[in-house]
Amino acid sequence: MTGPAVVLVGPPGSGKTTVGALLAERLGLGLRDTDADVAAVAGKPIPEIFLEDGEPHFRVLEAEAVRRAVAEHDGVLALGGGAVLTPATRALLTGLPVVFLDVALAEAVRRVGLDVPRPLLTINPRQRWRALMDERRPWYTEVARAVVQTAERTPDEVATAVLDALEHHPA
Ligand SMILES: Nc1ncnc2c1ncn2[C@@H]1O[C@H](COP(=O)(O)OP(=O)(O)O)[C@@H](O)[C@H]1O
Ligand SMILES: O=C(O)C1=C[C@@H](OP(=O)(O)O)[C@@H](O)[C@H](O)C1
Ligand SMILES: [Mg+2]
Repeated sequence: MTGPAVVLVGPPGSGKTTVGALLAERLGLGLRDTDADVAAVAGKPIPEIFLEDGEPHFRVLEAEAVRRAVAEHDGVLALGGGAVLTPATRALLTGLPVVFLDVALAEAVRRVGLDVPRPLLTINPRQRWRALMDERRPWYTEVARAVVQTAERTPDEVATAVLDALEHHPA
């Protein structure tokens, strides 16, 4: 058990899930996405978890999904955008090949709309987006070994940049 080959963090719309799938294909490894794991454990989609059980419950399930994935998965790991809010998760990521996929607010909104992560953004979505990005940026930066800009890059180009970044920032 060597741990994940790549861990992707970053805001919603940065392309973690999309680029994670491309990286997994290129590397011939499996993809694990903690959002999918949480939905499977809860037996319902993420927006329903937020609405019926609340965000704190979602974060508990998410932290457990990250813990299991880091312990079990040797492939590519895409985290949910808010996973870095949990201190135990940040501690777990220490020393792992974590890459922060960066995206500007306007571009994230273009990609995913104003309503994502849907359960978190209901009132004044633009302001919520800004607050969410500002609050999390220090955590993304802290846990990451490298930062990759995703602006004006296709997901395939981002995947190449992730591999280049890890080559230049070995453990
Ligand atoms: N580099 C990119 N350029 C343009 N669109 C992108 C890029 N990366 C992802 N997308 C699109 O943005 C949306 C969100 O991507 P996703 O991989 O789900 O992001 P995340 O998992 O970080 O929230 C999808 O519609 C995806 O096709
Ligand atoms: O940023 C967040 O708090 C969230 C991001 C989502 O994942 P993506 O970043 O993959 O969209 C998902 O975990 C949930 O809706 C909450
Ligand atoms: Mg995702």
